[in-house]
Amino acid sequence: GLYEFLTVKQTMTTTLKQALKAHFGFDSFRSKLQEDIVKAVVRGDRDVFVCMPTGAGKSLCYQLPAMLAEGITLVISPLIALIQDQVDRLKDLNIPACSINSKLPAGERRLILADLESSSPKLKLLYITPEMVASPSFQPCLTGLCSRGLLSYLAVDEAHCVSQWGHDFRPDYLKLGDLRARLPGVPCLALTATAPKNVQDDILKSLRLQLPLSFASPVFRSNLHYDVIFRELLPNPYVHLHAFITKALEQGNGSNGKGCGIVYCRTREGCETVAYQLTKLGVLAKAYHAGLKAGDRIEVQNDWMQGKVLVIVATISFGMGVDKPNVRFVAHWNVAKSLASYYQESGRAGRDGLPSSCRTYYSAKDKEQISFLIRQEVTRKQEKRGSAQETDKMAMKDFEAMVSFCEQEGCRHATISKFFGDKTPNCAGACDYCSNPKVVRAQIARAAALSTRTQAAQSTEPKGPFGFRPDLYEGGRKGYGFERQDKDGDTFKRKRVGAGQRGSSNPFQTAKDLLEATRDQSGSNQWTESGGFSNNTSGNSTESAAKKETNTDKSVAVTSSIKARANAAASLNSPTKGSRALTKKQQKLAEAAKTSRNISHYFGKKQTKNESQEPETLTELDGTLSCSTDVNSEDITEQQHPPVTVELADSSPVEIVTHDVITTEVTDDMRAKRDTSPPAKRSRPADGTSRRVTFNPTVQERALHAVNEAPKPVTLKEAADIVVRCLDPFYTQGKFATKELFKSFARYLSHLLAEGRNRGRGQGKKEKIKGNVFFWFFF
Ligand SMILES: Nc1ncnc2c1ncn2[C@@H]1O[C@H](COP(=O)(O)OP(=O)(O)OP(=O)(O)O)[C@@H](O)[C@H]1O
Repeated sequence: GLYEFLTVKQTMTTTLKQALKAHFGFDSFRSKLQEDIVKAVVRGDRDVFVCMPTGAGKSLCYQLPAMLAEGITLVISPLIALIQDQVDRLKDLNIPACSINSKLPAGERRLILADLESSSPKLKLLYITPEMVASPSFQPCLTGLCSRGLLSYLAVDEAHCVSQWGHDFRPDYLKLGDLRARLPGVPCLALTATAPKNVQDDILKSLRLQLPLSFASPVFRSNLHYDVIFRELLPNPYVHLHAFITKALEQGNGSNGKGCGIVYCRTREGCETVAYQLTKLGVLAKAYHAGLKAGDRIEVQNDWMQGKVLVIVATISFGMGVDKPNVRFVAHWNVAKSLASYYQESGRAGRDGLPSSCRTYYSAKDKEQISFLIRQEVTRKQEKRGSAQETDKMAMKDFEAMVSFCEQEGCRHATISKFFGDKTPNCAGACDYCSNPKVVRAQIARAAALSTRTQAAQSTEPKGPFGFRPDLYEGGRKGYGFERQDKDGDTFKRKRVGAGQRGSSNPFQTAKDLLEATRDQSGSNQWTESGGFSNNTSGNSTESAAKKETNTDKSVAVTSSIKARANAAASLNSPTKGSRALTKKQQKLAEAAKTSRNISHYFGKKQTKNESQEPETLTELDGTLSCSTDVNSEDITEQQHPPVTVELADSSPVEIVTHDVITTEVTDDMRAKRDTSPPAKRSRPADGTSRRVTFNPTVQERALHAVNEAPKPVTLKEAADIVVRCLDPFYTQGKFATKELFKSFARYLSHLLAEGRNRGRGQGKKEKIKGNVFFWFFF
């Protein structure tokens, strides 16, 4: 019996190795684990769960068994782009694989279906999205295959998408549990690279795996060197990035030809700027993002794949399914939205097992923005479903894990391993902390010092060690026009959602929060001559607000009027308050609020009538570019750009100067950042009817300089925050809702700044004159 058993085992091993060579050209399995998994799948008596690091060779675990089985292996994968890569690779190997998806021409679809309906189909692997597999049109085919016993395996790739605890949850993955239950005799295989323990449990449960055999190997990849650089401490971040790239590319010389790399940025503008800067510094880099035409995107990707361009500067829409062995570095110019995504994105480096570098350029500003977006997204989800869920906290927790990865003094590999529930690995100098802890410590200390200085200059409110004020955008507003997934058969459409759009009940939470003190106000609101909001119909609260303004010092008056304005914003958008008494103008304002967007859209980014106002899209979902999570939306801009031009509806030329750099300290870095962007494309309407408002950071810096010497300055950072909180609803699509509104806004802003100017009186004639010129622009 033992002899027979050993013989069968030996025969199986030999058969597998022969098949491995014959079909895939590999002499051996990549690891013992890979071999064991393949054997378990081939046996077919149990379902199999695989959790292996990025690049470990998971695909082969179902592809090889698929080749040895009689029927067809159905592979569920989340993205058409990912599917396309896999199918192309298999076709290159002469393996009969294909995909049915919404993009498929009708003729090809018919041919595939005909093959699937034949008595002995030629096809071995059929790739399909979760949406398509659930679609009614696919059911007859599925039932047919099943009843004829032609389904050999069901493989679920990127299985973490099934878990709401995971970083890439896809609701349609949840339906796969039903699918699995409908195919009781078909062995199921679930694969992922990024699943901490709770996500693993969720996968097994949600996919209803039957007595699954679990194969999980540690996430640690010893060939990847991780480090974190605080971008705000760098005199010239682009020069720093360039030096990193040059060194990282040298690392790969001689192996697998020339190495290459990826720089991830959160925004389109970020991609363009970084690519431009790197090219200027001597490394040919190309931007890749959803703002490019499809053809250009393909060209950039091909150039990079073929080694014609060594550096691709991309949003995270790039990379899924890209299996390039010699990626020598992955740099994150903006911090990733979660540690799990970071592991996956950075894991695109060193797939050939050779030393490679993974670096994050960390910044307090990014941290603040992403945190804000996560909260906003959570609020949106909660409002949509009408209740909070335990999993809502996950996104923030995952991001916090990413933040502590960056901010902590400790081994980076250990942090990743801990996050995924693994034991502490033997890093052996494969991260900045383990190779030189002093440098990491010193960097943290410098960041803390910079943050303290900035805090002292900006605000009296307590902040985190890196200048993050978690309360600032707490609760978040929605309505910034982010894109959402929108299922339509098996495709996802770009869809805008905005404040006050149908189904949106409470668009301006933050403004409301601000107004707790004056919550009892009701009725319509409008701007008063003194620059504040007043309430027309219920005078009491307005009166008391006005009294407050006159009875207290000016800074209190400013706060009070901010609150009043915020209240107005809230009540304008409240479905219950004030809606009956809306004047025409207010209706217009409320309408404007419905599509209002992030302040940075008009303060940090040029907008013209000709330019698409669609926010960046991030992930290719079933072939249609869409955004899987708002957090990475390119809606928030880099703010590294020259003065921004927005269009107003009026014709007289007006120039407004304001600050686009949120700091009171003019650092070397800031100086270096000027003139860093690629030449801005400007477009003007041909009829010349619009006027321009230019936000000029240089003038602002000078104006602020005088202000900041005062004991309690009103900085433009504060002014910007106020605008974020209160005025956003009244500004949409590059325009103020009404001319009056613009004037009031200008008056109010000048009032705020005059506050600071008065305090800075006696600073010197020159500064004062500049200040006066600045204020003159407003009127
Ligand atoms: N036995 C093997 N010998 C040599 N190379 C292999 C072997 N098995 C797989 N590979 C190669 O390893 C690379 C990574 O494989 P694969 O794309 O399946 O990784 P993965 O684990 O799915 O990674 P990710 O989670 O990042 O998608 C591929 O180029 C693949 O051809």
